[in-house]
Amino acid sequence: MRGYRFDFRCYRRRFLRPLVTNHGIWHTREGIIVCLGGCGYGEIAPISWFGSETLEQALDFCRQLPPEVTEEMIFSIPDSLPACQFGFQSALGGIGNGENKEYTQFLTYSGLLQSGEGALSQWERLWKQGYRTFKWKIGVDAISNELEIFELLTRSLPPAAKLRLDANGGLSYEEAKVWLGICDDISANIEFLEQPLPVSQFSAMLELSANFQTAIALDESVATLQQLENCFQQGWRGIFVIKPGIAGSPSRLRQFCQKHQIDAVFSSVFETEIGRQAALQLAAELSLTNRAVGFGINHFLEPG
Ligand SMILES: O=C(O)CCC(=O)C1=CC=C[C@@H](O)[C@@H]1C(=O)O
Ligand SMILES: [Mg+2]
Repeated sequence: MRGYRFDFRCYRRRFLRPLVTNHGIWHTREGIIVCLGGCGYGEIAPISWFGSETLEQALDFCRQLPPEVTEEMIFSIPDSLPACQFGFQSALGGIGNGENKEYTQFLTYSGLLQSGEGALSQWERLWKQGYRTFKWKIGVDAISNELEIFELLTRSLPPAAKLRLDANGGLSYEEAKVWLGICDDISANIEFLEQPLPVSQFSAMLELSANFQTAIALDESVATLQQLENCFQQGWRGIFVIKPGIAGSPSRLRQFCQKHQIDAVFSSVFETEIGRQAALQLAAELSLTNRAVGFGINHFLEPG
């Protein structure tokens, strides 16, 4: 079995503006760049609060590897290390496939708006840059405040704009019904409400998806391949947000998406260009709809 010389290095990139979500405030993105055979690059960018391994666990895994790794070792990385599975398989895929698949030209991108009222002054700059889909974080402030801002935002967005709401599991069942009811009633194009409830409330989200017009997208609930398969088996046929960087093995992700023809929205883990290219390649290959991918150029991260 052929072995590849293996090197790795850590990186840290500060968010220009800390990312505020229901999970908390995220100041710095840390990750690992792996290199195989001196030419195949991949990225390990965990999000442990989404269910992937921690950065420390990924580093421990890298440190215990020998100087040469084989394909057999890469394809036997355990499911408890999904970001490592993605990083090493991407690096393997990067060896020898010199062709730069022209795939991203067919993708459209969603621009991430900061939570709170900052979104009101931010969306127009992104619109001028060509974004037509925007994602706004909710479940951060009191619902009354966020509904007020939502009213102003949906009245100022052009009719051609699509708006996604992402609660990161931060709403109560009652609040989720309020948001979905308002989204159903307004004329603005609300593409979906992402992860309204915590991962533990799958049945309630399944019920909400049957009772409202506005689509619901699962994100944290389907963060890893195991969770993705589990929610599909339990009957989810709504939208699946897929973060390739933490989902796990790209080859198994490809098999799942091709087998089940799911409605997928591909999303960033705020990775560097190395992880981004590998993730966008999967997005272009596996997207069945023309939903914008959540890989808008990061206004959050220092150039990396
Ligand atoms: O999906 C997007 O539009 C951009 C990426 C994004 O929103 C996220 C990336 C990583 C962690 C989360 O804070 C957040 C999300 O919940 O989707
Ligand atoms: Mg999300």
